[in-house]
Parts: sequence; structure tokens; C-alpha cells
Amino acid sequence: MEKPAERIRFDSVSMRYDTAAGTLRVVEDMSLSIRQGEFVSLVGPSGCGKTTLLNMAAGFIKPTSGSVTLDGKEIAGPGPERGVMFQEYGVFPWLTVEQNIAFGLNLKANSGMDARDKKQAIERYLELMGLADFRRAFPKTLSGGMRQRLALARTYAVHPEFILMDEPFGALDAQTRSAMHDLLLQVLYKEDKTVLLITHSVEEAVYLSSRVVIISARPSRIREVIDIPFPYPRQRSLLADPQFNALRSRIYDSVMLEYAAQEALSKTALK
Ligand SMILES: Nc1ncnc2c1ncn2[C@@H]1O[C@H](COP(=O)(O)OP(=O)(O)OP(=O)(O)O)[C@@H](O)[C@H]1O
Repeated sequence: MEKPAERIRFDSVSMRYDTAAGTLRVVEDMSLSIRQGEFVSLVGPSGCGKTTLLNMAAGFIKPTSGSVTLDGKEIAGPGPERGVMFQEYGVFPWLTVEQNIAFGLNLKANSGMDARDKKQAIERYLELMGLADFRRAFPKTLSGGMRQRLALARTYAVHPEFILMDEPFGALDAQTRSAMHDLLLQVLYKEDKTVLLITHSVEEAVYLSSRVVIISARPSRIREVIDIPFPYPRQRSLLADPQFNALRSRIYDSVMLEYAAQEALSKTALK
């Protein structure tokens, strides 16, 4: 079978930041491509450059050298086809639930949508995320899980082809987190999206992804790329599958070696 098209491509990407303490080499000659419909997770020690990579794909920053392309064209800035979701900045506190979802739909990029389509899209995501009864509530009155559902609704409603997520579930309790995973898988299964996720949870990465990329300690390279063989849709019973657990342990061990390397590096830097 022919492989799906390559969409986002990091080609020999390096990133250096100038800091008061000197030049920080974060990403070193990294190449990775993300194909249509893939769910790729980045895992690796804190500070190895995961957010830096996601910010490049989002178009917020450019690499010091190398290129990041979308369908072969250099990414020059953010675009409506790429929805970005962060852990903390997912919703606007001054807008109601309904207005938050409407926000992206009212942007110029969606000006082709008529009022009825917009209303339908808002209703669909209010229902899907279980927020219909809270449409006029402000985010500060919602629980953490509801705010996160709202952030997802806002990202999904504009139908981005790509969803770029930086630890979107990190602050949630275990139950809400697992409900959010299944909601995400449900939406992704219905709509063919391509996802890049940053997470510190190996279990989350294996459960959700089609590929997991382990990033090494700084200056970071790709340590390993692991294909996750389980078909979608996935169910929670997968968590008890011996093959799932074997993969999770293998990835966890590999990531922990990089955490140790990163820690050793920080200690040397402090000396
Ligand atoms: N604009 C910047 N200027 C200087 N240093 C930066 C800048 N942005 C990031 N860094 C540094 O680059 C390194 C990588 O940061 P980045 O946020 O990409 O890592 P990360 O892997 O996402 O970390 P975490 O898992 O802790 O979120 C860190 O040491 C960070 O302090």
C-alpha cells in the first residue's frame, strides 16, 4: 500500500538560543516527517526542545538552520490549517464558552462560512464536549476538565487539518485525562486529522499515537522512532494488553536514560 503523503517535514533542523550564559544548543540536526493522518508524539527530558519543535511547526519561530516545511513549502508563520493547543492558554477568560468556540470561526480565515454553518458548528462542539448547558458560563466558573474540553472544542471547531498540542492534558486529574483521551480519539477517528503531541506521559503517548519519537538530552537529537502497531479506534482495554505494556516499558526505559543524561548535564552546567 502506498504511504500517505508527507505533510510536515523537519529537515536537518538545529536551534540555538542566545542566553545570558551563552549559546544554548537545543535541537541538533534533527530530521522528521509527519504524514497525513499520523498521530506523532514527542517524548523526552524536560528542556530537550519539544516545545521548540512544536513552535516551529506552528510557525511561531524559525530554526537557526535547516528547514521546516508544510507540503514542501517553508513554514513562514501560523496558519488556519494548524490548530495549536497549549496546556494553559487554551481559552480566553473574557469570553463565554459559546464565544470561545465562536472565536476561531469569526476570524477572517473562516469568513466564507455563513452564519447558519457557524451556529451548527458551535452547537455540534457544545454537544460533543458536554458543554451545552454551560454555553453562557465564563471559563473561570468551569472545572479544569471542562476548560480543557472547551479548549479542544475551540481548536476543533475551525477544522484545522493539523492539531499541534503541547502537554494539553498535563494538569488534569487521572479520570478527566482518560476521558479526554477517548474524546480526542473519537473526534480524530471521525475526522482525518494529523496530530503532533508533546507529552511527559509515556502511557498517553503509546495509547494515542501511531508513532512515538524519543528525543535525547541536549543538544537534542532523535534517539528513536517507534511505530505503535495498534489499530484505531482504540479502547481502554488496550491498557491491559501485554504487547501495549511491553512497548510502554521499553519506551519508558529509553526515555529515562535520556532524563538521566539531561540531569547529569544540568549538574555539570552548575559546577
Ligand atoms: N526564547 C528562548 N530563549 C532562550 N532559551 C530558550 C527560549 N525558548 C526555550 N529556551 C530554552 O531551550 C530549552 C528547550 O526548551 P523547550 O521549551 O523547547 O523544551 P521542552 O522539551 O519543551 O521542555 P519541557 O518538557 O520542560 O516543556 C530550555 O532550556 C529552554 O529554557
